[in-house]
Amino acid sequence: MAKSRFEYVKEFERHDVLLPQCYIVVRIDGKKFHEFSRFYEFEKPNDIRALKLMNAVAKNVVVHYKNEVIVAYGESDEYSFILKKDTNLYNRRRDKIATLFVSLFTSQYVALWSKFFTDRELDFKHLPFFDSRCVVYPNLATVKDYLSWRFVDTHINNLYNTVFWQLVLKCGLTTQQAENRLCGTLSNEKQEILFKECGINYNNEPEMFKKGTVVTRKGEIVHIDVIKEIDQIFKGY
Ligand SMILES: Nc1nc2c(ncn2[C@@H]2O[C@H](COP(=O)(O)OP(=O)(O)OP(=O)(O)O)[C@@H](O)[C@H]2O)c(=O)[nH]1
Ligand SMILES: [Mg+2]
Repeated sequence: MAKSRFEYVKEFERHDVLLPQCYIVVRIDGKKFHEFSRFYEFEKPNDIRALKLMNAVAKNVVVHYKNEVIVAYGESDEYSFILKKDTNLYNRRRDKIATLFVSLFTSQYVALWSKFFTDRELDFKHLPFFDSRCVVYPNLATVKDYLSWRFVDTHINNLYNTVFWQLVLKCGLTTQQAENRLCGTLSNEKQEILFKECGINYNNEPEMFKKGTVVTRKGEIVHIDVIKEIDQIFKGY
């Protein structure tokens, strides 16, 4: 095909290629899910339908990229997909990887919505959308620490949110009072408040809430202690 005189503008395009031989993490995160969850009246602090929807979507993404993905991990409105260090997916182009993962995730989220939210249709003025980034990690130790970081974050957030919302919804505290009550408390103190003041043993909370969700490269959805299993998760990589 003949080139037009405008063709030169293509020279302005730049393609960031992710470093070779590094693990690639694609992390997607729901945009303004604070508002989104309020609009669709998600249960606080954990909505099982919303979490299961995220997991089903992530599973489909993992299955689609099964030759590239080692494992995926998710909590709340985010999911991380960890890719093999020697993947040549889209010639390791950052923009291709980040945008294709997030657009597949978003379209799956919309497509599967009605399976999980059976009595609430998506409103076209309140559609879900996600951001996405690629981060490269130079060795296995760092990528294991990445996954451990997200796991610990799940625990910290979930413990706080569980006690906070129990104090508000069950004990009748205002959100400000609950915030003050928890200010400066350590993890075991929060568990004690939850037990003594709300009658709830944190250990009995659902595993999905406490541990987040791992999607294996075979597409299995499990809720495991990521820190204990970290070597097993990356065995062979
Ligand atoms: N009630 C409820 N809210 C949830 C649930 N999962 C996620 N959320 C909401 O989603 C938010 C996710 O946190 P962020 O990603 O930091 O907040 P965000 O509003 O999405 O902000 P940006 O990501 O910066 O756009 C939480 O703070 C909650 O408000 C859920 O299961 N139940
Ligand atoms: Mg978000």
